[in-house]
Amino acid sequence: MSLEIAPFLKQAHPVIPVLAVEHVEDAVPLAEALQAGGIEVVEVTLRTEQALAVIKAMKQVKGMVVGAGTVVRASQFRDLEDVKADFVVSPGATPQLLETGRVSRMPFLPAVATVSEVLKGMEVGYDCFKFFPASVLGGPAALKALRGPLPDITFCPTGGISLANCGDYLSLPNVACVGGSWIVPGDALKTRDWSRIEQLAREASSLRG
Ligand SMILES: O=C[C@H](O)COP(=O)(O)O
Ligand SMILES: CC(=O)C(=O)O
Repeated sequence: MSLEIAPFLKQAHPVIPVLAVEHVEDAVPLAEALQAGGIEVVEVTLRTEQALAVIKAMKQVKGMVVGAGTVVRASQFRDLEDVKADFVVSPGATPQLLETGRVSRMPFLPAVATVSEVLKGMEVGYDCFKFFPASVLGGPAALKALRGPLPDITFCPTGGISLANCGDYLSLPNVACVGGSWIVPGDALKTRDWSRIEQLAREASSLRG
């Protein structure tokens, strides 16, 4: 159960906004703007003080699937269970995170940057990984190369992805979804420009394959 991440990530749209939300009062209008633009899965990074409260608030918006990102310690899983996060994402994969994710009720997406890291995750039972930071690691060409030795593994590339290059990733058979911050730019969130965020979400939605 805890390893079945792909159905959650694909539930509404293969483009997942990666969010850093400072103010809990922005959670609901932000989720509603994304939903109006056609996106119903988000990754709320634990990079802000309010992140847990933001997850809890966004989960009140009917239809939203709300995951947590930037999970770097196994102990953070407990807080995420309390706020009923729908899934958990890490920018890396330590043995402790892999094991905690394996037994958690929340689907877990660990991140890899090398073949050896994929193999270590496979040993624990994982077959879906974040590929981070994707553009620095070689982008779509690197993912194409990984498919040779690892044909049954799927990836969620994140890092350096934009509307312009998103399609290059999503067209690959071993890419389940992509993550990115471009859909919710920091300045749009700061000025509460919900219509711009809705428009950016709509553009990303149009990429549905
Ligand atoms: O740490 C970065 C996030 O994972 C998203 O990356 P991005 O800002 O390049 O889209
Ligand atoms: C890199 C990323 O998406 C994370 O911080 O979880």
